[in-house]
Amino acid sequence: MSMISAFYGSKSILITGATGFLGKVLMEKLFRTSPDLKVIYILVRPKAGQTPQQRVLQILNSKLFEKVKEVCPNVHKKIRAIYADLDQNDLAISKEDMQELLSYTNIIFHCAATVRFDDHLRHAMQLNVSATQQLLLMANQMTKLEAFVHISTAYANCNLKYIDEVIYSCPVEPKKIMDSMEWLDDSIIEDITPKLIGDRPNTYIYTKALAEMVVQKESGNLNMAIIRPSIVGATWQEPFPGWIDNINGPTGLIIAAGKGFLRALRATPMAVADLVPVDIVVNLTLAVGWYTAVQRPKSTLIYHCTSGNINPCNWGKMGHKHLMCIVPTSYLVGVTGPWMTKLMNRLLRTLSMLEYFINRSWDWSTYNTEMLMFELSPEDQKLFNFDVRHLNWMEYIENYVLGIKMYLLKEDMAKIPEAKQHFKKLRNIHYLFNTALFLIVWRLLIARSQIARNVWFFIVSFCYKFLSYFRASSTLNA
Ligand SMILES: CCCCCCCCCCCCCCCCCC(=O)SCCNC(=O)CCNC(=O)[C@H](O)C(C)(C)COP(=O)(O)OP(=O)(O)OC[C@H]1O[C@@H](n2cnc3c(N)ncnc32)[C@H](O)[C@@H]1OP(=O)(O)O
Ligand SMILES: NC(=O)C1=CN([C@@H]2O[C@H](COP(=O)(O)OP(=O)(O)OC[C@H]3O[C@@H](n4cnc5c(N)ncnc54)[C@H](OP(=O)(O)O)[C@@H]3O)[C@@H](O)[C@H]2O)C=CC1
Repeated sequence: MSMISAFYGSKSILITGATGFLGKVLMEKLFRTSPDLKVIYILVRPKAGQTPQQRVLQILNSKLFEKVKEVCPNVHKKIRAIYADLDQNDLAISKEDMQELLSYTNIIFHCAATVRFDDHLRHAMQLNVSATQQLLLMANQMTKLEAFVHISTAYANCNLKYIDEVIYSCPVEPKKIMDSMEWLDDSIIEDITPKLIGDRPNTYIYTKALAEMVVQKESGNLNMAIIRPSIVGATWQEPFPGWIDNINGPTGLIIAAGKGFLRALRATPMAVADLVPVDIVVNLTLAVGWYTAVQRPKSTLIYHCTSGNINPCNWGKMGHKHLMCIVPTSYLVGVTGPWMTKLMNRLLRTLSMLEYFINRSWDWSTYNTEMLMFELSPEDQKLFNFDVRHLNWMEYIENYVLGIKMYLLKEDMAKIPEAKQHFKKLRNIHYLFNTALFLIVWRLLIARSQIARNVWFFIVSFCYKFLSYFRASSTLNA
C-alpha cells in the first residue's frame, strides 16, 4: 500500500489556484490516488460569467478528469468550491466558510499566483505576497493543520547563478513594500518598480521572492515547505502524456513556431532549457506534503524541482524540427490585416519578455529533493515519481506538441500525416532553394575573386587527396 496515498486518504485539503494549470493536475492526482480523501476545499473566484460551482463542473467534465471518474465516481461531492478573491485583503471568504476552513483543514497547497511577467507591481504584490501572508495568518489559526506547502518558482533568485535550497533576502523588507502600496499611487509605483526589482527581470519573479521571505517570517510553528519548480510544461506520463491547457512558458512560442509565425528566436542554443513536466511537479508536491506532515522537519525545507542538473535539455534541442512539423498551419487561415498586426506585436512583446530565460543557464542544488526520493517507499517512488533522469526529451517534446494540438487547440489529429507531408515538401523546397542560392553566389565569387578561386582549388585538391588516401588504405587492408 502506498504510504502517500494512505496519508491523503482521510484528509481535508485546501488548494488555492486549483483552477490553474498546476492546481488542476494536483487535484486530479489526489483524487485518482486517494479516492477516499475527505474533501478538497478550493478557493475560487467567479470568472467569465461562471460561478465558482460552474467552474468546478467544467473542470470535472474535462478530459483531464476522465480517469478520476472511474476510480472516484462521487468526485463532485468531494470538491467544495469556496468563493474567494485573493485580490481582496481578507480574501473575501464568508464567515461560515472561514470557520469551516479553520476547523477542518489538514493540508494546504498554495498554488495561486499571478504569473504574468508584466503585471503592475501593486497587483503582483497583492496576489503573490499579501495573499500569501493572509493565508499564513489563516493557517496559524487552523487547529488541525499538519502541513502547508507553498509553490514558488526556481527563478525567484535568478539574479544568482548558483541557487541553493535556502531563502535569499531581497534588500527591502516585504512589509515595507506592502505598506507603501497602500498610499503610493500607480504612476509612482511604476517609477520605482525598476529600482525595487533591481537585478531580477520582472515583477512576477520579484514578488515570488518576496513571498518566500513572508513565508520565512510568518510561518510560526507551522510545518512548512516551499517547492520551486523551473519551467512547468505539459504532462510527461499522467494521467496521459502531453496534457496542457494554457499558453504560458514555452507553449505560446511552440504554437507560434508551429503556425509559421515564429521563424527565428534569439536564444543561446546551448543554454539549458530547464523544463519540468507538470506531473513531476505534482508528484513532488504530494510527496513533500506527506513528508512535511509526517516527519515535521525542524525548519522550512525548500525543494528545487528542476531538470537541468540531472537530465539537461537545451534550447537548441527544444527547437528541434518536431516543433515545426507537427502543428499544421491551418489554425490561422483567414487571419489578415489588423488581427495579424496585433498578433505579431504580441508575439514580439512575449519574445522580449522570455528572452532573459532562454539566453542564460542556472545551477540549482537539489539536495532536499534527492533526500526525499530516498525517504519514499519503492511503491511511492513509482506512484509519485519525480525523478526526471529517465525522461527522454525528444519523446516528451513530441508528445508536448501533440498535446498542444489536441488539448489546447482542439485540432483534428487526423490531419497530422498530411501536415507532416506538407512540412517535408516545404523543407525540401527550402533546402533546394538554399543550395541553389549558395551555388550561384559561389560561382559569381569564383568568377570575380582570385582568393575565392584559390580557396576553391584548395578544397578540391584536399578532397581529391583525402579520397586517394582513403582508397589506397582500403586496398591495402583488403
Ligand atoms: C522554435 C520554438 C522553440 C520554443 C522555444 C520556446 C522558448 C520559450 C521559453 C520560455 C521561457 C519561460 C521562462 C519562464 C521562467 C519563469 C518560471 C515561471 O515561474 S513562469 C510562470 C509562467 N508564466 C508565464 O509564462 C507568463 C508569461 N506570459 C506573460 O507574462 C504574458 O502573457 C505576456 C506579458 C508575455 C504577454 O501578455 P499579453 O500580450 O497581454 O497577452 P495575454 O497574456 O493577455 O494573452 C494573449 C492572448 O492569449 C489568450 N490566452 C491567454 N491564456 C490563454 C489560454 N489559457 N488558452 C487560450 N488562450 C489564452 C488571451 O485571451 C489573449 O487573447 P485575446 O483575448 O487578446 O484574444
Ligand atoms: N507555470 C509555470 O511554468 C510555473 C509556475 N510556478 C508557480 O506555480 C503556481 C501555479 O502556476 P500555474 O498553475 O502555472 O498558474 P495559472 O495562471 O495557470 O494559475 C493561477 C491560479 O491562481 C488563481 N488566481 C489568480 N488570481 C486569483 C484571485 N484574485 N483570486 C483567486 N484565485 C486567483 C487562478 O484562478 P483563476 O482561474 O480564477 O484565474 C488560477 O487558479 C504559481 O504559484 C506559479 O508561480 C512556478 C514555476 C513555473
